[in-house]
Amino acid sequence: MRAVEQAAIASGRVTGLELMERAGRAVADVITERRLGTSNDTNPTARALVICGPGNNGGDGFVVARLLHIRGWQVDVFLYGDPDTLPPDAKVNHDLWSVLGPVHPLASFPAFCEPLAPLPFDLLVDAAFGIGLTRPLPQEFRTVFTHLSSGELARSCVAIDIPSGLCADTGTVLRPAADPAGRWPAAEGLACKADLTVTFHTAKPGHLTGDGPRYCGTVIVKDIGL
Ligand SMILES: NC(=O)C1=CN([C@@H]2O[C@H](COP(=O)(O)OP(=O)(O)OC[C@H]3O[C@@H](n4cnc5c(N)ncnc54)[C@H](O)[C@@H]3O)[C@@H](O)[C@H]2O)[C@@H](O)CC1
Ligand SMILES: [K+]
Repeated sequence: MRAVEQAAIASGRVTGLELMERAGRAVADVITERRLGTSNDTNPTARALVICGPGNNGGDGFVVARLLHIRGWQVDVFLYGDPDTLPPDAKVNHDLWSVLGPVHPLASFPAFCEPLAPLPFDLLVDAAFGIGLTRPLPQEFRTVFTHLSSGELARSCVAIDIPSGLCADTGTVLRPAADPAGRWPAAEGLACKADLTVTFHTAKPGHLTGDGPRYCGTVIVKDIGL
């Protein structure tokens, strides 16, 4: 996937930023098409919680946040990592989002959620990690994904590219050294359990094998012109 992306960029046909915009728009379009935010009389404005990671998957998340905001959603964005160390394309989209709303540090998530009623969000957008995940999720994400899997945070969850915590090559959940035998229950939030995964260009092995099907939910492959 990286080789395909790099070749398209190297050919001058497309920039990384354009690919990111297309990826984010593809996710936002699926959310709109499937009406994943049930805004009705009791819930006039659909609410989305976007969790961004330190790489370009996070960059996709900032694009989705901006597009949902423009489409009338109320969007709360959290970031794990320092904005200044985001890759360039992700930083551009971080800055574009920042004109529309705050970027909360992920560490502040528990305090942010404390006073909220149960099920405060229609949708959680998982933009933590994509194909760049190299080790088990840090605790901050496990807190969010444990809340999510207990059904008290959001009506549904869309994962960008691959549910975070899952290895895109093998479909296995990356487990901390403390749990080599994989005894910890899924509810430990070791990976995001999504209802829908929107991936780009082609499905990855991790969507189809191992824990993949259980964590991905419905997998939608979107063309981003690669
Ligand atoms: N031009 C491109 O390369 C495009 C990339 N796209 C998106 O970019 C993603 C790949 O982006 P990246 O290569 O930046 O990878 P990721 O965004 O998956 O994350 C990689 C970053 O997370 C860090 N990291 C990995 N595992 C970690 C862990 N357990 N705890 C803490 N930090 C960890 C890495 O050091 C790296 O900084 C794809 O999945 C896709 O969503 C799309 O926007 C399409 C265009
Ligand atoms: K993800």
